[in-house]
Amino acid sequence: MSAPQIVVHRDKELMAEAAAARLITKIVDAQAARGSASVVLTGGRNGNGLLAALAGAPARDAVDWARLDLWWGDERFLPEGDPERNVTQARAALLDAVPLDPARVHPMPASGGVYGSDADAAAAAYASSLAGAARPEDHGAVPVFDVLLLGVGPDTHVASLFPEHPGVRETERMVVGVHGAPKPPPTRVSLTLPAIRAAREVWLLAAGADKASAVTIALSGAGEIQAPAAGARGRARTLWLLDRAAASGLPAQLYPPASA
Ligand SMILES: O=C(O)[C@H](O)[C@@H](O)[C@H](O)[C@H](O)COP(=O)(O)O
Repeated sequence: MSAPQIVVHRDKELMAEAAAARLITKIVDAQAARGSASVVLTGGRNGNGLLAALAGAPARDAVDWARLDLWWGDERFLPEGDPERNVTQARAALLDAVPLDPARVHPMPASGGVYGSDADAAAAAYASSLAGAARPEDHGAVPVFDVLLLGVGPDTHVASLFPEHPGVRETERMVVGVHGAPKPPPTRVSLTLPAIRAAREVWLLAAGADKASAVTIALSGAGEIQAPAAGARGRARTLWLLDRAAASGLPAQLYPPASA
């Protein structure tokens, strides 16, 4: 697993713009190298902020949107179309504005659909979708994602893996149902740390002073059960994209000077 790299940006707007530019480049490179790219999206303000910045990026259409596979790291287990669902917010921020191949966009199941109110069944179905998309060269139960995006909660949660909760302790399954989540809504579906760690690159996004302690804890050697963000590592790269406020608790020698 790769040691975390840290990049600090002047503010959250610049962080979103820079992360969007970085993601465009990563997707374009992956498509040039392998003919397609695979990205896992995250919910929350920073995740959606990145998507909105991407929607407005001049280089946006350097991406071949029809050859991009989109998955989700977690989802709020709510009815289809609920404004609180991560996919609903992602569509509004970017997805509805670009010519994706709908067959390559993989939202997590909604409640009230074929799985009713059974988040565990929905999780198992998503795990099957991931397994079905994994190629022999991926050597695992999920495709090797080029970039897996994660927001970071003030309690160091990532996706819907919360400190000391069952989901963060999962070592076998790739996707779990989450019950009693501290962040509403209480019922969710989430990738587990083994699934997250299958990604080539994991990018963690955190902006704002309310994230400073979570960032410091996660980057100071805390265990992944107490600090799930600490366990979010990519096979080739782990990148923390921060603004100055979120980085304010880190020893200055831990990261290069903030970008302009
Ligand atoms: O479903 C969710 O709520 C997100 O996936 C969650 O993991 C989010 O990324 C963090 O809570 C950070 O959210 P903010 O970026 O809004 O602080």
